[in-house]
Amino acid sequence: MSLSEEFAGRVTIVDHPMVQHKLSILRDVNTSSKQFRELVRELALFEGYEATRDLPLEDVEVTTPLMTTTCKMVRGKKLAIVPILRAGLGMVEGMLELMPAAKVGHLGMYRDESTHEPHEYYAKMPEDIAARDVIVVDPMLATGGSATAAISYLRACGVRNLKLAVLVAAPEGVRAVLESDPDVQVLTCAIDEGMNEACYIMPGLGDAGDRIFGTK
Ligand SMILES: O=P(O)(O)OC[C@H]1O[C@H](OP(=O)(O)OP(=O)(O)O)[C@H](O)[C@@H]1O
Ligand SMILES: O=c1cc[nH]c(=O)[nH]1
Ligand SMILES: [Mg+2]
Repeated sequence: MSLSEEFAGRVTIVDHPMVQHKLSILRDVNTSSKQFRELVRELALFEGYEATRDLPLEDVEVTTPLMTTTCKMVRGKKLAIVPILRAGLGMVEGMLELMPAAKVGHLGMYRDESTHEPHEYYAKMPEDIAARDVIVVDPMLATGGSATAAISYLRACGVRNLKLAVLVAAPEGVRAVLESDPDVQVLTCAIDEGMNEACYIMPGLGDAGDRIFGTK
């Protein structure tokens, strides 16, 4: 049984042909930091489109040049984007293009190189985070340690409606996140084969933070 079937309704694979095309360029070791950043921004926009598919609509009266009619508009939902630093920062701009009124909370976390455990080093949320629907963004979901810690942090802040949007996931990470929280939904462009001994996603795309910021 696939993860999507096992956790029915809680895993979305965003596999539009344009997404698959862009993801393949993103994976390529020869893709420059500049192009990598552009692709992460574009893929975040596509994922934001899917993540907001269930936003409630309301009827509004609109006068066209010909007549007045009833149309639909998004009902003032309060949203927040929460990137897991550093790599998650690369997805913020694309999400904000789609949701310009969303607020942004920052959660700083790095994975210890030997234990692979996440360490939190920064947190700054909008004051009204508990009243917002939150989309946590991070390009990579490997062991799931960082995302699970981010989700627990946001639950402790009182957040109810929570989604996690990643670009590439290991099956182990998807399972860890979904088992750690009964309600969170996960969106990913791909679920890869697994992880290597250093807990890097295989085939993956390498270290997303280093590729976005050119630090290696
Ligand atoms: O699922 P996990 O096993 O926790 O791994 C995924 C995490 O690792 C990466 O961050 P990293 O620690 O490299 O920090 P960075 O963004 O500063 O590069 C990635 O951006 C995720 O946050
Ligand atoms: O493959 C991986 C795993 C964790 N973090 C990354 O940036 N890439
Ligand atoms: Mg990194």
